[in-house]
Amino acid sequence: MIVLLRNSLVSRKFHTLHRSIVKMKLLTQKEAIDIDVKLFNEYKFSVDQLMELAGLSCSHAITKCYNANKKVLILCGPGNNGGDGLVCARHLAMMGYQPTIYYPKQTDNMLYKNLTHQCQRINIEFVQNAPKTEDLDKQFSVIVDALFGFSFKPPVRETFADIMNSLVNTKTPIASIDIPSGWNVEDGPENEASIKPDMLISLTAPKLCAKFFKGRYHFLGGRFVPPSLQEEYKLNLPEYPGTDTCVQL
Ligand SMILES: NC(=O)C1=CN([C@@H]2O[C@H](COP(=O)(O)OP(=O)(O)OC[C@H]3O[C@@H](n4cnc5c(N)ncnc54)[C@H](O)[C@@H]3O)[C@@H](O)[C@H]2O)[C@H](O)CC1
Ligand SMILES: [K+]
Repeated sequence: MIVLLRNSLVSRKFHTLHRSIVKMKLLTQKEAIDIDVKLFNEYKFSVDQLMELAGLSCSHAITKCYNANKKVLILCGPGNNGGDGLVCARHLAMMGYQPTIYYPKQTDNMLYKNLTHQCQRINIEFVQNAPKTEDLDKQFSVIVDALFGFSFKPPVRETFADIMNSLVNTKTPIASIDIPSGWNVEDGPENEASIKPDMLISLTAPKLCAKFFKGRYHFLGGRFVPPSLQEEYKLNLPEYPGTDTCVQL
């Protein structure tokens, strides 16, 4: 028993030390896109596979930090970041949370249609209009920001102006998937009217904008980067504990 306790303390100390000495690489937008392309073209992953793992890891990170009132709003954008949001919503529902989805710009792509259908079939509510700041404050305990990821190019287009405005002003904690939406992927917040997420879940590896993140929780998720690719880009990722899909940074 004493040996076990000592081992676990040593291992915890090692993890803390290990995390602090590991200098993780922060990716440029081009590097993030290049790694993504290599995962698909060289390593032959399909987008469905990686999105499922990415979205699952985000749902796990969220459950580690927000477990009181379980009403969660998931904001989904038009690209793969939005797809991660749909996957995350489904897993949160399966884990007993009550997600609501706002997904204003849906595409005809079969992957997204199926992800949307899966959410609808487990009775996740979809709202049609951008919730106002007061709605966000009153109705939800967490907002998952899956609007834009590493392919975002500012400024935000018209379709998303209202929801971005509500997000900037809300007091409800925001958990951003991969990139805080509206931020420049490398230079961070554009100005004072940028969102200030409470949580950031970086996928694959943090991007340069993570330097500007001041919220309480920073996690790494997307435990799918093959060792040779980590080595090629000198990612220096921290160790994921045990079988976890995410690790707190
Ligand atoms: N390798 C990985 O780590 C994986 C990450 N995943 C997630 O995928 C996103 C990147 O996805 P991508 O489709 O390339 O781009 P985005 O979702 O960032 O957005 C593209 C989408 O947004 C539109 N858009 C761009 N700029 C604007 C703007 N200013 N206003 C409005 N709309 C804009 C653009 O037209 C596209 O429609 C990554 O961050 C991860 O979250 C994968 O899920 C798995 C592999
Ligand atoms: K995002």
